[in-house]
Amino acid sequence: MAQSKEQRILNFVLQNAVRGDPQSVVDTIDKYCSQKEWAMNVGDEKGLILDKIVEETKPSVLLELGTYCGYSAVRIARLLQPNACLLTIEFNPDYAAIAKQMIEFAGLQEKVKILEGPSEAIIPQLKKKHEVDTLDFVFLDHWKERYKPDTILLLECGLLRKGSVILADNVIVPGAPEFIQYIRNNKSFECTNYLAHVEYMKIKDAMEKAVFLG
Ligand SMILES: O=C(NC/C=C/[C@H]1O[C@@H](n2cnc3c(NCCO)ncnc32)[C@H](O)[C@@H]1O)c1cc(-c2ccc(F)cc2)cc(O)c1O
Ligand SMILES: [Mg+2]
Repeated sequence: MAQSKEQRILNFVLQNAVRGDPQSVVDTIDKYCSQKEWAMNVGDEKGLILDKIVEETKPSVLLELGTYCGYSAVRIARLLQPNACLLTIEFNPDYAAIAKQMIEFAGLQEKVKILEGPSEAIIPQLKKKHEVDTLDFVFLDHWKERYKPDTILLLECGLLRKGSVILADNVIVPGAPEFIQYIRNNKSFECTNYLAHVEYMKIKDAMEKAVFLG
């Protein structure tokens, strides 16, 4: 059976990165995807914005929607305190399997838990089944038309508290217009836009940070 692009990215990491070194995993994926095959990782430029916001938030309980190959899960988890935990939801089993290997190779399996399934089914289970109280940080990077409904679902499930940070990728390309319209007109959120470019490209993109005011 022909290999998938995602399998090729994982193999390149297994053969070229340093086991247990998350930075080398991040750098190796960026090298492969900028030189050989483009892939929808948040990438190095937007990744630095993600790093800065994670570091200033100092989160203990984090949620990511859209694991894909695990690039941003490794990128985020490499910055977390010892007892912090990133839950990342992915509904494509092939991608989840690749991300699991990527995260284990980086040595971050103690800090990252991949939850396999659709976000709309898993989010309502986070409190009871996954012992979450509230989320300190949420990274949105799955289907762009799901950003708004899943944010509303997080609110409905009581998963946000005063100061919870939501960071959304791709609010220019591919774009998430319904989410942007909703979040910027909702007085319970304080929004900030971070201009950048689509990963590994010269096309303009941006990330949006929304802090829940309670
Ligand atoms: O489309 C983009 N991302 C989508 C990510 C999807 C991942 O998330 C998973 N996923 C989706 N919905 C759900 C779900 N729940 C919702 C459905 O039930 N629950 C769980 N997992 C879900 C998928 O299985 C994938 O693993 C993108 C495009 C460009 C781009 C830029 C320029 C171009 F020219 C082309 C493309 C750049 C980017 O940074 C991008 O993130
Ligand atoms: Mg993205």
